[in-house]
Amino acid sequence: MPATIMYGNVLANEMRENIKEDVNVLIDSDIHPKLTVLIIGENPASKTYVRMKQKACHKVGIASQVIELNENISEDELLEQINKLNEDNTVHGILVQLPLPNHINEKRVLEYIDPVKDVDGFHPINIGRMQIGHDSLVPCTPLGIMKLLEYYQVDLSGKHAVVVGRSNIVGKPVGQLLLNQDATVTYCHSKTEQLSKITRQADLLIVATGKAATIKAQDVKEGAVVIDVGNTFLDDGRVVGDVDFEAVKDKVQKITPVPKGVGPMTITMLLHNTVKVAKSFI
Ligand SMILES: Nc1nc(=O)c2c([nH]1)NC[C@@H]1CN(c3ccc(C(=O)N[C@@H](CCC(=O)O)C(=O)O)cc3)C=[N+]21
Repeated sequence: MPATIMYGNVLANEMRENIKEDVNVLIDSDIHPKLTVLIIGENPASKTYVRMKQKACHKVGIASQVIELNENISEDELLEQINKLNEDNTVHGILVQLPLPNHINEKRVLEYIDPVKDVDGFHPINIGRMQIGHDSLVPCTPLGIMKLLEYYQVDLSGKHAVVVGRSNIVGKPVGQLLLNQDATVTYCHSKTEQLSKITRQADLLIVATGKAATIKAQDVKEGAVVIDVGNTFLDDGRVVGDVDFEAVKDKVQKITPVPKGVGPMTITMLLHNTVKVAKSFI
């Protein structure tokens, strides 16, 4: 049986239709959902992602504002910008595009965003709520992965999910969400010994290392489900994931492609979170 390719853009388009309807209902009650993105410096990948977010907002009728700040902005000036947005009742979602320049303390910035408007779900309050299974704003990539797994009817209960990568924005929270759905979760990372031995035990393998070709055919179990979170831009303009897709796809049951896999779901969950905040303003 050839593998099912889990196209994120298919589900993303479907969900964006529903989000659009929700936006229209909000607009009828005089609430126009608005996302403000702060981008600091000149990282080309960041600029591409922010443009994609803006376009996605526009398509569903969410107002989007991008504030471009100079690379050399001080941390205090950035916090002052965030403070203004925290207090602005017309702004529902605040997103500070990562990575930040080295002189800025990322933890301090992320904790400064009002947790109610934290559409990235990176504030410790939201992370804590998610961990104990309370309603919260959930980080977009992990939430998008969970929606994809549900849509493609991947069983989680009692299954061995192996997460490769332990970032605060993907690896850690996705493992937490999988645990909340009764998966047995193993975290692997750059210091893990005998990585392949562990990944080969995975019923569900989530790869979020940011390194192309981390996972090859010999690293996966026959019939596994593989989610590739990678998004590396190559010099020739192509985007590739962390998994050697061509080799792995012949061995697995289901796999996400890159592009058109997890990426479009991430952006859709950003729209979803922005609307969720706007609804709470009613
Ligand atoms: N505060 C913050 N929140 C983020 O959510 C955030 C961030 N910072 N910094 C960077 C990462 C990366 N990220 C992606 C979003 C969409 C695609 C995506 O849609 N990619 C396309 C391919 C790229 C293309 O078509 O150019 C795809 O997979 O089909 C990828 C990566 C969000 N991030």
